Amino acid sequence: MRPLDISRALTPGHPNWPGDAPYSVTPGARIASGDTVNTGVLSTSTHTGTHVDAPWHYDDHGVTLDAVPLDVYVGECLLLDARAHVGPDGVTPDLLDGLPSLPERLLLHTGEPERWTAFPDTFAPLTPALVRRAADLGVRLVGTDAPSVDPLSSKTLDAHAACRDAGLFILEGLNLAHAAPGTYTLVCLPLPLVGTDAAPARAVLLPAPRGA
Ligand SMILES: N[C@@H](CC(=O)c1ccccc1NC=O)C(=O)O
Ligand SMILES: [Zn+2]
Ligand SMILES: [Zn+2]
Repeated sequence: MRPLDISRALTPGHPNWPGDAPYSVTPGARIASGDTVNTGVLSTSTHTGTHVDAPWHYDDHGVTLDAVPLDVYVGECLLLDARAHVGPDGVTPDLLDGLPSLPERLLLHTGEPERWTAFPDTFAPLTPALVRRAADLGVRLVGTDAPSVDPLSSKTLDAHAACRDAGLFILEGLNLAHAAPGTYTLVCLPLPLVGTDAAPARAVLLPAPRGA
């Protein structure tokens, strides 16, 4: 079965966190200019589009991306539609009512569109209570289609801190517009950037193995 791409396509001018470094690929070599090959020169914030946060992004004592094991990002996951569980402070823990346990990876569809024409400053963040409930049920990675697990205006980053305290890793900026709720195998591979706070990632969903 064809993998379902749940990454955001990156094009010049991709909307980034306000004030953050823009994404661009400028021409390097060009065959048309007499070079042997075409190449590009990439420049971007580490938080562009679909990306993972390493703990060091929100905690000076946290590990950088190279120290996060890849198995965090690859394996069984549950995708839930959270749109009916968004309160004034974000996705609320009642989303998980009646679920006795969860796989290690939980993806939340909050309703962001497939493409952002401007940075979505009114996205649905996650409440710290939801983060704690997910961790209690066995989750190690929480993913969202919103650009951050905390509100744009937050200075205290309470949901990031709740993830740190509960040992949860973070995947942000997914494209879940075409993904149906259910159980899948997540394959999410961040760029292998050493010593960084975050990295863009390609994320796909595969059918869950039979019997899962
Ligand atoms: N927490 C957000 C990013 C974030 O907060 C941010 C990203 C780039 C530049 C500034 C940021 N926050 C400033 O308060 C995230 O993890 O994507
Ligand atoms: Zn981020
Ligand atoms: Zn974040």
